[in-house]
Amino acid sequence: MAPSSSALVSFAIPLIFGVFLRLLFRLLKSRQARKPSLPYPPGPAPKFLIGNAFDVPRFGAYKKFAEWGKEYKSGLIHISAAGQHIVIVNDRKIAEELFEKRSVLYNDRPEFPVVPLMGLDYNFTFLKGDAWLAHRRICQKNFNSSAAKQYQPMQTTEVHTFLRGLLNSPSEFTDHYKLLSIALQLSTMYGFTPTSLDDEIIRVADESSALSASLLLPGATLINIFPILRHVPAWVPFASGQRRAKRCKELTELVKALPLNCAKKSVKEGKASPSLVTEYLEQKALGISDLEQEKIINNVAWTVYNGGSDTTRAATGAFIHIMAKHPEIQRRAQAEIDRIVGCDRLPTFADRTKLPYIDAIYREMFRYHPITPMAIPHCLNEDDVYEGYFLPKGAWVVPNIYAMARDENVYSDPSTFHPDRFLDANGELNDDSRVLTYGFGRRVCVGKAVASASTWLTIVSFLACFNVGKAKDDFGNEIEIDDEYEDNGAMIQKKHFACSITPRSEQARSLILETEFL
Ligand code: HEM
Repeated sequence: MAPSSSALVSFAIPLIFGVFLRLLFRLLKSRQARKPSLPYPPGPAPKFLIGNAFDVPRFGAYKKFAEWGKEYKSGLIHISAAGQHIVIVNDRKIAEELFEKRSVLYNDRPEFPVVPLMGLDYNFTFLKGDAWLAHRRICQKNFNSSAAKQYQPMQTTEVHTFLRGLLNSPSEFTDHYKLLSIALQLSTMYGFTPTSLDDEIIRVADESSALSASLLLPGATLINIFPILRHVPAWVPFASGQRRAKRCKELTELVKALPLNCAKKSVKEGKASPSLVTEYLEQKALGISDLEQEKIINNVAWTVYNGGSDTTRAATGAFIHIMAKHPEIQRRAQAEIDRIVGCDRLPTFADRTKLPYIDAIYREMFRYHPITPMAIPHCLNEDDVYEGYFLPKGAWVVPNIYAMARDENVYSDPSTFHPDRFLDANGELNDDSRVLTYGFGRRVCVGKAVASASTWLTIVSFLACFNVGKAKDDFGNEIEIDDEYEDNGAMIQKKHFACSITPRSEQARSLILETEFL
């Protein structure tokens, strides 16, 4: 039954009044309840009631934050939005001091009131306290640098499938690397390998993650600013956030069940490939399990699928784009691979330590193009003071990785792609091994060893087998390579672009084809 208009009016008036009161309350609370004797870090002056909400661009905010860093000559910037304090860290040393040396204060996450409505409570990126710790422990056990080696056979298989895809239909390279990034997570977490992007799991997950991104962007829904709005039912005409959240919840539940059911079926039939979930299910069949652990394993597996696939996809897209624009760097990398690996086999993980230039490309790629330019915001759980500036409890603290990676005091000529900056005078890797784009402190990417291995293998295998460069139009003219990236507020993805991907040699072609029978 459709709600009547008088019912809507009687519902809307108290609601608007409630929102107004809440805004006023937050403002008064932030102004009066805490009158710090020390100043906040510098930043643009906040406007009455709304603060700096309209000073921050919806996309590319990290560039604006870096500009403010220069304008106010400070590694720390303070802004506010409707009473919410936000501290931006533009400087790597300050980030290491706050997120790492004072990690106990900085390991929380901000609360997004829309998250439970979206059914994303399972995503442990948003968890806090003991629940977060329990999930993080399972991850550390399974994804630390030595445990990450267990995934190498699956990573090798998926990267080889990617090479074959490129060989068969190089112009569809964006689809191939999307499938690679999803297959890497599904195979390592569930022992399940999708063979095409039409797979139901991928279709549902795509719809669900597009909806999630649209609800989690700053300013995307008022529910995040005024939690009282979460009580508004989805049928209210202006409650589009509630409707999107409800749809997201339905999709989330479906998409969580799909790969889990595949894993259960494969275990039951005795055909399971090793993975986090199938190994757990096998233990469960032997009676070695408990319900709490089962819940955590399922949450971790799905969080990894969500978090790991988009990031891996963004990394591969950025790599192909950067290589297409730097043929001289490709040639030098290929010379290193030919010298160390030779031309009669494909590279393996065992070659990594002997190929410093490839690792320099890996490090420089994430410096030049940090795909998660602001990581995920942390939240301060106690008042703190840094060099005379007051940082209030509850503030969102955002590491601006882009600003750190482009800091000319640390990296000379930072807007040039220059892998040599990570090599010493002997051509060996220097000690600047920190990949900033994995974030900081106790919330640092817990899958970074797994991500590093799959990204490295993708880079080295691609360079061993293919050249990438400008494509030609129908008249034989070269098409310029565009620099258009899509920014969803949390991550930057390369948009599809025209380029030519060709096998380096007949031998490379044969090596790729042989992988089907390995
Ligand atoms: C190139 C690929 C990847 C990048 C750039 C990346 C980056 C990040 C970043 C920036 C964070 C937040 C760090 C912070 O809050 O300071 C994060 C968190 C996380 N990452 Fe990754 N990630 C990648 C791949 C992966 C993979 C493959 C996995 C799993 C195997 C994974 C699992 C996670 C999890 C579970 C968290 C949440 C940690 C927590 O909140 O405690 N990531 N990642």
